[in-house]
Amino acid sequence: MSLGLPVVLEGVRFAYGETRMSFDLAIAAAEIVAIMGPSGSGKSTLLNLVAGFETPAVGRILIGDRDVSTDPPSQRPVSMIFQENNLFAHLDLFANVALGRSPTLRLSSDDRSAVGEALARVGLAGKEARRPRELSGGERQRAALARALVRRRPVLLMDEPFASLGPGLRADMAALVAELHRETGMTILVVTHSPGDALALAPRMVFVEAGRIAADGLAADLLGDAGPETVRAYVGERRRSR
Ligand SMILES: Nc1ncnc2c1ncn2[C@@H]1O[C@H](COP(=O)(O)OP(=O)(O)OP(=O)(O)O)[C@@H](O)[C@H]1O
Repeated sequence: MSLGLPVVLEGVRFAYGETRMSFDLAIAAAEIVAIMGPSGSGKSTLLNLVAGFETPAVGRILIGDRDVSTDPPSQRPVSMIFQENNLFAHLDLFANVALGRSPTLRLSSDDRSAVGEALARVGLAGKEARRPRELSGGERQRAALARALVRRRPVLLMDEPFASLGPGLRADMAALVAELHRETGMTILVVTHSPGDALALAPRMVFVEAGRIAADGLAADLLGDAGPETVRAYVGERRRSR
């Protein structure tokens, strides 16, 4: 099954005041790409432009063959998962996932079975009645994944989805995302600060620096000893700061 659509940023320019960004990027249908780069370099802005939370001043964003540059987020074929706060505190797990299916929670029996299947797929069967506060951080991120699965949108954007998890859980989540990618064929962009996550998730890595794409290639190459100086400096800095 291949759900994914290509994502293209063509001559996109965007600024927050004096902070200028400029992105040219082509991602193939059903590709998974890790996005890395220093804090404040523009990684979240890149995802927000694709999701429609920000609009380019210049340039175009295409998803499939459609120019979505000025479409509101709800009209784009995209789901987004954030570092945290993906769930509504007052709703139980089942309802939180079901929102991906129906914003009014009027659910058909097909909707209910899709929610049940997605919960089982991410390892949360049996926890349907729990509120988010009764789930662990890793379980909450699995719930956010389940909601993205039932939405069946062709493009999944993940903004540091593992950042609040410990090392064991991060590895489990990265493996789950890689498996779901293989199963669904969604096009997935994942922002991460961890070279380990990037290598586990995606053959391809895009390195964002000072509002532009400074390197784009195989994660193993870019993160290796012969990788670009800018990536090596960033990875070295991260190691020293921990
Ligand atoms: N809503 C905003 N208003 C003004 N400036 C912003 C806004 N959001 C981000 N910025 C600025 O734009 C730049 C890029 O921010 P962005 O959040 O995209 O970086 P990032 O690479 O995702 O950083 P981090 O790794 O710290 O999350 C930064 O200089 C940031 O201060």
